[in-house]
Amino acid sequence: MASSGFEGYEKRLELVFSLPRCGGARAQHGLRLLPVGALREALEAVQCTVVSAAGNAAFDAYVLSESSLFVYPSRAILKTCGATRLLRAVPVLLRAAGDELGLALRSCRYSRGSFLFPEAQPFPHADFADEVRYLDGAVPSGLRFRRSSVMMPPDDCRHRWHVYTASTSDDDDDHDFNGVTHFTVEVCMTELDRTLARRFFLTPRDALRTSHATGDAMTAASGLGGVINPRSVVFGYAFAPCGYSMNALDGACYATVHVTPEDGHSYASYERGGADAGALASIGKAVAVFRPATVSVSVCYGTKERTPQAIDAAWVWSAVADAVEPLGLACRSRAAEAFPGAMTVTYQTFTRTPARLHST
Ligand SMILES: C[S@+](CC[C@H](N)C(=O)[O-])C[C@H]1O[C@@H](n2cnc3c(N)ncnc32)[C@H](O)[C@@H]1O
Repeated sequence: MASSGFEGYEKRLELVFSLPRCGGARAQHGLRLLPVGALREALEAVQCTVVSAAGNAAFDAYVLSESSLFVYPSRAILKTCGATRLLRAVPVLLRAAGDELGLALRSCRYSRGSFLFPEAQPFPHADFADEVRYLDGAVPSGLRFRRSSVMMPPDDCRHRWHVYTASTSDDDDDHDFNGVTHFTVEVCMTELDRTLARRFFLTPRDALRTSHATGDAMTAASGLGGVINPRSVVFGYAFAPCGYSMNALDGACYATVHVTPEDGHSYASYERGGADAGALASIGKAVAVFRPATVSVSVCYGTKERTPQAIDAAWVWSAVADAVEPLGLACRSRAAEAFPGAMTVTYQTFTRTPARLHST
């Protein structure tokens, strides 16, 4: 942990592999057949550990000591916070997927916000240019469609969104979500309401419960249970003396929430993946749980549909603003960019409006 405080802002990596077309177990289960030892080796390189594991018919979900890992047949999503070395997992996972399963990488996406404590980040994470160089060297040369970008609000260097993508093609070819347009929503919140953040500290009576039971109690008491789809299966975990992580599984969709409640560097994140456009409305419910002073929202979606009804960035911006602004937050900036793999990334920042500032 940094002497200055815990870095809540996560680094997020998504690797997508081509599945064999010939059928069989490898085509059906793909990365889910990776030996436990291979995942352990990848997490050791990152410097985090598994604290709980679950799975359903579509994917496996792990709560980590620093955030979460999701493994679909063709897709691995690894999200880690603190001073973890996330990108060190890339060569380990590529080697294991190739050697153990014969799977080749089809696309890579890396994203993160601006760290609260950049000086505490290990190489290559202290500098986005180093991260891009590291990724360029780690992904196979066949991923020749590459792009990196820092999406930045004007006059605000604290809330930048860093995105790197590399892909074998410019098309979106999706196995895990049946080719349907799906959204990945990432919400980063800072300066949480102090009273609400206190719900994520252990109390004396938690000494009698497991970290999982306390995590589940925090899910219920905080209102987070109402943010996710009620049919989801939810796994909460409470850290000592404070901190919370949760994964929720709902068919092929996941939701994940992580909370760093310490005053002075409080942070919470809400992410929903594999979801339809309805996921955008849930952003407001997540923000209401924490009442943060600043919120940034990134939405990544495929642009496969070329119909007149196809989703465009203006529609996403508006849906996100409709979810967040009624909570007393005003949109300060917005951006959208297209990336290889036929996806669009939108990014918006919001800050608490002065009226709200005085009322809390
Ligand atoms: C892992 S959790 C969630 C991190 C997440 N990225 C977030 O949104 O804040 C981090 C919180 O748990 C606390 N914590 C306590 N023990 C920890 C441990 N062994 N590893 C990581 N975090 C721990 C940290 O101080 C922090 O409040």
